[in-house]
Amino acid sequence: DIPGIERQASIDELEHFLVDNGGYNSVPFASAVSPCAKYSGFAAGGSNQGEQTSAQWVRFAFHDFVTADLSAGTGGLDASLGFEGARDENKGIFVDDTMQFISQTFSALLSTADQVTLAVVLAVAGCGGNARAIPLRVGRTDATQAGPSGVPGPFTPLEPTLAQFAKAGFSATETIALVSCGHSLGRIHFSNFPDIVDNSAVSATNLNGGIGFDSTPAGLDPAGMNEYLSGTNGRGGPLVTSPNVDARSDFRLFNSDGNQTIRDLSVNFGRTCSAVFTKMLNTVPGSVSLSAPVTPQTWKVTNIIMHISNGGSVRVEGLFRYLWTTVAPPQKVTYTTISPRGTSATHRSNSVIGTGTSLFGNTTYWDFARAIDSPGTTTLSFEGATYPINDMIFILPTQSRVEPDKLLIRIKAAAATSITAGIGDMEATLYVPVSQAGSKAFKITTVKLPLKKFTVAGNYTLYEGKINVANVKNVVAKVVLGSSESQSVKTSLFKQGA
Ligand code: HEM
Repeated sequence: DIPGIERQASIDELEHFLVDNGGYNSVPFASAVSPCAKYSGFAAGGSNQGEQTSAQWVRFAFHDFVTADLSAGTGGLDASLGFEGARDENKGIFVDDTMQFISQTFSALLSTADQVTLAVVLAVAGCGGNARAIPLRVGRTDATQAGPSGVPGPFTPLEPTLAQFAKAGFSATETIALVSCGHSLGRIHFSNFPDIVDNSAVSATNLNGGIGFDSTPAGLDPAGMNEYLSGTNGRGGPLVTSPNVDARSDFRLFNSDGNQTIRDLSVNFGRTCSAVFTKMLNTVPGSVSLSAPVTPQTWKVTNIIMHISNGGSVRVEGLFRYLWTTVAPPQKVTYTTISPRGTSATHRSNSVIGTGTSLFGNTTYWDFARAIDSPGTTTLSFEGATYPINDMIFILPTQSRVEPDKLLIRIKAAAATSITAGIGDMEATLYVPVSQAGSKAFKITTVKLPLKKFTVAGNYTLYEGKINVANVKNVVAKVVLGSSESQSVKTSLFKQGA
């Protein structure tokens, strides 16, 4: 977690990235691995590169996690791999492609490591697996430098391979399962392993010379195991059949228990792969405490913002989302605001504002805007869940602005005048994603700026300030006055324009 960012905001963001896959208010993440064979990376050859983004993401998680030392509480899923792409053991463009992709959606709300776990789940879903079978949790912290080496390769003998996985918490059986689940997707490339793949694999539409581990490299399925057991098609792929016996790492593993794990897996593939993938993603440094599983929400309130009129009337605005499969959405939805004097008022949303597609069904959105009894309204209640409202201190997105060409952010915010007595400036914190040396992943830098009083509106005092930042994309802001803090707000919700 980033200090100052509420865990609930991270949970909401992950749920959003997981569920809102197309259409209104969607995130272009799942679409990068749907269909499964798609390449959404940054190599010059594009779709002719012979690469597959879903496979890159799964391989990324493996190389990142496997250097964990469970007993020391170090390593695991922490995006340290972003700094380790130049190592021989991490050959290929998958490290930079994955980090650069995630830099596009990275913000203080969701660490790169948490987004890697999302990437694996979306890859599984895009490749025919079950997106619900791998529960996602937030809370991973990103490494700030490279970690130890130790990723086993095709030429690593069986014992040290099993020892490395054991250090990361995996039994021999789990290791065999994890490797064969992983190698159900993607390819081994001439560009990375010319000792194992012949250059005849290279063509104008396969620039890196990729050869599938099985006959369905774009399907998370037991085909490879069946081909291995029955000696058909590629017989389990180059890491089983390489003429160079030393390169047969998959064969050594699969055969190490007389093929028992592979036989079991060919029957119980989906369930077993989900279990070992889940274990891989939740292997984290000892200092990390993960959230409870984040599941798709049927009803949700999102993008809550506050507004104040010149006369001091406070309004809460936002979106309601309904995720549905069979029960079609109503024309409008109702919600309740709960005010200081214990009174509650029930309201209706506006009409449907947009619809979208999801791995989990369809999404329907309504917007709402409602004057609230303030200061003092504390809660918005919708479909059985409550959402906190802080009308004592809040950012004013409708009066704030991002000017991308000038790399400038202008913020206005309000505080109930009753809490301003004896306190001078308000302070804004901006959580700005910036590039970093050594990794294509971004990191957060926090920028603080004073906000000065500029007017009074009813029971509120208004503050303003502006500052230049290194990057204006995916910035999150909050404001503090004395001991009072606002909720965090994405500056993408600020009114745009000069
Ligand atoms: C002893 C363990 C392992 C060895 C020696 C090994 C080796 C390899 C090699 C040599 C490649 C080819 C990379 C390239 O040329 O681009 C590869 C690809 C891949 N590996 Fe592994 N691997 C192991 C375990 C795993 C595990 C545990 C997973 C996932 C859970 C995994 C997932 C993948 C995937 C998805 C690819 C395809 C990547 C792509 O198409 O870009 N591997 N592996």
